[in-house]
Amino acid sequence: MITVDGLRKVYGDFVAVHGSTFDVEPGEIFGVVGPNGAGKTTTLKTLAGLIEPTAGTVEVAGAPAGDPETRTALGFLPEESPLYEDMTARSYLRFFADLYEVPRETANRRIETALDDLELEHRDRRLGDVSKGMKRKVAIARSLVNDPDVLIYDEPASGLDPLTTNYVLEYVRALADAGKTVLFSAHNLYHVESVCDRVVIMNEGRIVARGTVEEIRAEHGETSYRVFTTVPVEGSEPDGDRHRAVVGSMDAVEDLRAQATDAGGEVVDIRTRESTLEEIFLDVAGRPMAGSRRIDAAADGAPGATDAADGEGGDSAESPPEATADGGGREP
Ligand SMILES: Nc1ncnc2c1ncn2[C@@H]1O[C@H](COP(=O)(O)OP(=O)(O)OP(=O)(O)O)[C@@H](O)[C@H]1O
Repeated sequence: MITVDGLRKVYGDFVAVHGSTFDVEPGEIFGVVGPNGAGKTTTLKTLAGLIEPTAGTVEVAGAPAGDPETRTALGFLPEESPLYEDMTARSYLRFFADLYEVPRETANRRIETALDDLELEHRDRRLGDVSKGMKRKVAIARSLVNDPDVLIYDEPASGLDPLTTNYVLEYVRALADAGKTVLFSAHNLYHVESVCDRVVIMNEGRIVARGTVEEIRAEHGETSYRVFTTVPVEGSEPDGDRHRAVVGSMDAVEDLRAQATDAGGEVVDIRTRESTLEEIFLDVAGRPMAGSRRIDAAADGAPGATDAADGEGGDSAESPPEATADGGGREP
C-alpha cells in the first residue's frame, strides 16, 4: 500500500533522510520511531506529497506520492494541527468534506460516526475554546472525511495526556481493524509497541532498526540471567543469605551451576531479563552515526535539493486537500 524505495531528502547541504527503503502492507499499522531530527516528519511529508524527494521513489496506494490519484486515498495528520478557531468541530469538518467534494449526506454521516467513535464532546463549541486533546481528535476526524484507505499520522499523540494518548492509539488500532493502512510517527517505542505491526527506528536520517517489535528485540536486545546460588561462584556478590551473579548466556549459567556443585552448593534460582524496548531504542537511536549529515550539495546533484529557505511551504494544517493531493504547495 506504501512503497518507499531509496528515499533521500537533502535540504541545502544537509541530508535529512539518507535513502530509506520500506513497504507498508494493506491494513498494517507501521510505526516510524526516532529522536528529534531523525527524519520522521520529512519521511511522512514526502509520503503525503508535501515534500518532493531529492532521490528515490515513494508510492501510496499504487500512485506516486503527490499524484492527484492519491487525493482520495490519503488522510494526513500533521504534527501541528492548528484549526480554524472560530469554527465548531462540525462546521470545520463539513468545510473539509466540501473541499473533498463529499456529498453532504455522506459527509454528515461520516463526520458524526468519526465524532462518535472519538467520543468527541462539545461538537458545537468554538474550536478556539476546546482542549488540546479535543483539538487533536478533531484533526484526526478531519483526516477521515474523505474516507481514505491510507492514513499518515505525524505524532498523533503529541502533547496529549496518557489517557487521551491511549485512546488515540486504540482508535488507530480500530481504524486498521476496519481495513485502513496506518503509518504513524512517534518519539518512543513505548507508544507504538502495543499497536504497531512493524516499526522502523530512524536515527540521524537513517533507518537503524526494522521489523516487528519481537524481531527488533531479538536483533538488538540483550538477555541476561541473574543466577542465585547457595555458595560463592565466579563474579557473584552476596545477596541476603544467597549469592547472585549476572551472566549473558545459558552456557555461562551452566558454568556457574557446575562451580556451585563443585563447591558443595547449588543454584536455587535463575531470573531472566530481556532489554526493554525503551533500552533498545535508547541504544540504537542514541548512537552517533558514522559520517556527517552535511554534504557538498553540488555533489548531491540537485539544485532542486536546496530549499532550506522555506521549510513550511504547503504543509499548513489549513491547506486545502488539493495541496496534499495534486502537489500544489509542495516543498521543492
Ligand atoms: N525545510 C527544512 N530545511 C532545512 N532543514 C530541515 C527542513 N526540514 C527539516 N529539516 C531538518 O531535517 C532534519 C530532520 O527533520 P524532521 O522534522 O524530519 O525530523 P523528525 O524526526 O520529525 O524530528 P522531530 O521528532 O523533532 O519532529 C532536522 O535536522 C531538521 O532540522
